[in-house]
Amino acid sequence: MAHINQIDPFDFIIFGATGDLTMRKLLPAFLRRFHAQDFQEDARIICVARSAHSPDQYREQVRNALSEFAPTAARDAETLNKFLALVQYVSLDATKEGSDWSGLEEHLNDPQRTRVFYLATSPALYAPLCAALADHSLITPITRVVLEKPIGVSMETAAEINDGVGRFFPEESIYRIDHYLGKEGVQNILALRFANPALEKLWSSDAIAHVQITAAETVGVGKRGPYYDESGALRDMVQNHLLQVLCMVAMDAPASLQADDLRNEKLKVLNALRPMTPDMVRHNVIRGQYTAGRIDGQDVPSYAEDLGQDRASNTETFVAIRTKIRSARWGNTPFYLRTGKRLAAKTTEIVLQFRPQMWPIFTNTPSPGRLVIRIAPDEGLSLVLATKDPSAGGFRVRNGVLDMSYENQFTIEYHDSYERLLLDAVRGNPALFIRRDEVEASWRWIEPILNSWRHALSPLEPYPAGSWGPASTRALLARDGALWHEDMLT
Ligand SMILES: NC(=O)C1=CN([C@@H]2O[C@H](COP(=O)(O)OP(=O)(O)OC[C@H]3O[C@@H](n4cnc5c(N)ncnc54)[C@H](OP(=O)(O)O)[C@@H]3O)[C@@H](O)[C@H]2O)C=CC1
Ligand SMILES: O=C1O[C@H](COP(=O)(O)O)[C@@H](O)[C@H](O)[C@H]1O
Repeated sequence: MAHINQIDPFDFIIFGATGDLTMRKLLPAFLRRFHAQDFQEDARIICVARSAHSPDQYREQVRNALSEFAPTAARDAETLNKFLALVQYVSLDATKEGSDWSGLEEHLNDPQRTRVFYLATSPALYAPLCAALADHSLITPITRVVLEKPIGVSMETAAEINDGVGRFFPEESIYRIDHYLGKEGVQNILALRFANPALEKLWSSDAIAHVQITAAETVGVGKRGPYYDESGALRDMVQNHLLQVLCMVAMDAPASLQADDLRNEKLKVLNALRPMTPDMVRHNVIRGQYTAGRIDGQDVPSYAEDLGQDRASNTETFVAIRTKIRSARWGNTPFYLRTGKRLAAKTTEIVLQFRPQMWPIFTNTPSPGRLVIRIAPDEGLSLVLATKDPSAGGFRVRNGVLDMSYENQFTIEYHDSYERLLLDAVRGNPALFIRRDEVEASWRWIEPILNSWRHALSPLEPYPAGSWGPASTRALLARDGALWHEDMLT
């Protein structure tokens, strides 16, 4: 019997095949989807990097990575072996003049098949790589290219990359990935808002006092220190993931779920973000860096120690931002964004804090209710509402929680957002990928913050690993009379 989600035969070519992303995310995601029978043995995954490996040596590395990062699917030996048979390896320096491309050309011998190039290399290579693909006549009219983040480190470099890739691919064939858009909980924001008209009626400054968007991690920089130290939390997480989540929360209803209808609405939000002046950066943006501390009962080193260097680094591992959206819907609601490494908990969530009652009639009033959208680790929704305290004596009101976890409600099939996004790229559905103007609008908003920091207008504040960031982070909300979620009483 045909599987409902199955897709046509395809050639998927990964540049950066020996890298962290390919081993930890891309190939495990493909194995899980193969295990779920979303595609067949006629697919080919052609992996390219400079390192000299035979295809069999490479497959052994992949086998080990899959056992670690997709253990359940990898335990099915028959499926694992069939999957590994789809994986080819080509050793090629794709940006060096005179490299021998014949190995890759031999694999790509059918221009009628769906062809997707996935660039999991340094972004500096994206444009030269696309030029090399064109030189070797490997771009067919139905070829797509997937670009990993970050697209540039500034507005200027983003435009350079977009121009460079755009010389060889039309915009509709360029898929800029943001794995947060592949998260179930992020996509559910669309359903929550636009399939629940009653809820959408509350979705504005009239009822919402503030919105918090948090992406907190307990991990440090791990092996990605050299990249991260150049990037920092603002470029690594805010410019892309957090702003995309903010767009999903704040946008107006798109005309349809078609890619450009969604992207047009997201773009309007990005363009409506209140531009940051240096003075506003000073008062509305906190930057921090972790010192040694304890997480889950374990001592963990400082950022400098994680980097393995003696000298101090000026890179932020934490950012918190207070901003506003210049629109009739949201003008009176602050949005707080925060992200950081080595924080107290791994959690990605959105909190919409309701406004208090205008005229309280109860002698005790609990804190105003809120809606919490949990994106990770356990996806779900919580609605905190005031209820009558049923215990005897007087009429008291206290908060109760309506809780819906996806795990109890549904059979979750997608374990990682890359599973969905890789297959969307193969199917040719760009709705969850970022358009050029969105990337550039995000950079336009981020750049004044970076410029301010460059002129040392904001201090880099230390925070102990295992905390919720620098102490001043609380004050950012306190001035609006607000609390971060972890500080709220039920
Ligand atoms: N790792 C992660 O969790 C995430 C990564 N990303 C992005 O994904 C991309 C890849 O990241 P990551 O895997 O961590 O990086 P790595 O440094 O681990 O891997 C880079 C890969 O590129 C290959 N490579 C470098 N130069 C060439 C070349 N000239 N021709 C062919 N292959 C080449 C390297 O292999 P070799 O040396 O053998 O050539 C290696 O396989 C980056 O843009 C990163 O920002 C985005 C989100 C998360
Ligand atoms: O893109 C990135 O995201 C991860 C966090 O992703 P999540 O899905 O675990 O929330 C982050 O660790 C990494 O630094 C960043 O590049």
